[in-house]
Amino acid sequence: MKINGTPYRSVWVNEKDGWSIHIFDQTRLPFSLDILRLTTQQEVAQAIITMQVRGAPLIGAVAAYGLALALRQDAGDAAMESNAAMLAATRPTAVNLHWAIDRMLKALRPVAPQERVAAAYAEAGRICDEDAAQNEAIGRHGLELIRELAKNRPAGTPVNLLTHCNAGWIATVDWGTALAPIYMAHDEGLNVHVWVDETRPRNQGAALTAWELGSHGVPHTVIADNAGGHLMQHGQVDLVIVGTDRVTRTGDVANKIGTYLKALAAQDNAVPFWVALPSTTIDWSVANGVTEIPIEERSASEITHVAGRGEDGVQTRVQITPDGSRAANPAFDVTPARLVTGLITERGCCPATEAGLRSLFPEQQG
Ligand SMILES: CSC[C@@H](O)[C@@H](O)C(=O)COP(=O)(O)O
Repeated sequence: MKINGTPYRSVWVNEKDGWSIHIFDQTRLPFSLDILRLTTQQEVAQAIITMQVRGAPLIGAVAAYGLALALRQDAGDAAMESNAAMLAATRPTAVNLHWAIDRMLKALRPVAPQERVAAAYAEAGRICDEDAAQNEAIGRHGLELIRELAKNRPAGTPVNLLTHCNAGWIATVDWGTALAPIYMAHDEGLNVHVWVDETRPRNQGAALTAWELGSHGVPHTVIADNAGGHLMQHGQVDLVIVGTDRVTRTGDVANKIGTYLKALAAQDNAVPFWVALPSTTIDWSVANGVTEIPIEERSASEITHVAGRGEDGVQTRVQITPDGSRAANPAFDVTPARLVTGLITERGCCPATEAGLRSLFPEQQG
């Protein structure tokens, strides 16, 4: 994606700067576009834990580079395995992280230690290229859905889309998942407007999705998380489209907390609810998302405090709850497949069912 006309990916390597890894510090957006230089696997792990880098596909790609950085220190078998385990443990819900680390280990175990660093950078680079290509393909398939809706809109009225959290290019290596079709629709001149859930507690929608859409010129309106049901009741949402952190082989969808409530409201109002994902987000080993997907419990301080920019222009955090009130912070929920209209993958769209997914990915045995 372009920032002020310059194309960027969300992660890149600087060979001339010690093969360091570069990302945008997402905790500084939308107020400041800061590039973060990562030189060790500990720095990568810390960036993932603090959500300076976030979004299921991007976490996987950056963790892959984290393993490459670890191998620069020690390319032996024992160190490789323990650093891989350390990186895989940084966040529990998004399956792309585990997928990427597994893929790296499968590629690197047969390689002699002295050749592992080069092999690791090459494999991580392939993971990035594939993620960008998959998301672009998701964009093309999802675009068809928006084109269909646009055909039936009265002239001059936009197709109204609603999204939750941030599943744009900054959450992936490029393009995004849920936002890729929206970018393509806008780019080909379709009249689209996006309702952006603010996405408490971390406000990925208000901070990141709104920033992405605004930078790309896509008309959008930020709403409180609780507004979506009301808008659907009043015919102001034509399509809900979200990303996901893990999809079971049966089509259950883990995504940012609050997604399930949007799906319930969509069902009640006959609004189509679509989920966009690269195949790296499918967990073929899991059948029941509600009981089997681990849900990350994050710090209570993300609930008791909100981050923002003060009137003095300085980024700050303010407390919004009384001293002593307890807070709980489950970061994801699971939307059962029965509430999902369909899945948009790099190989096309399918129903959120095991048969649907297997029809697109017949090579999967799990
Ligand atoms: C494209 S990832 C799926 C998103 O909708 C969302 O759940 C996400 O970005 C992950 O959450 P985060 O906790 O911000 O890393």
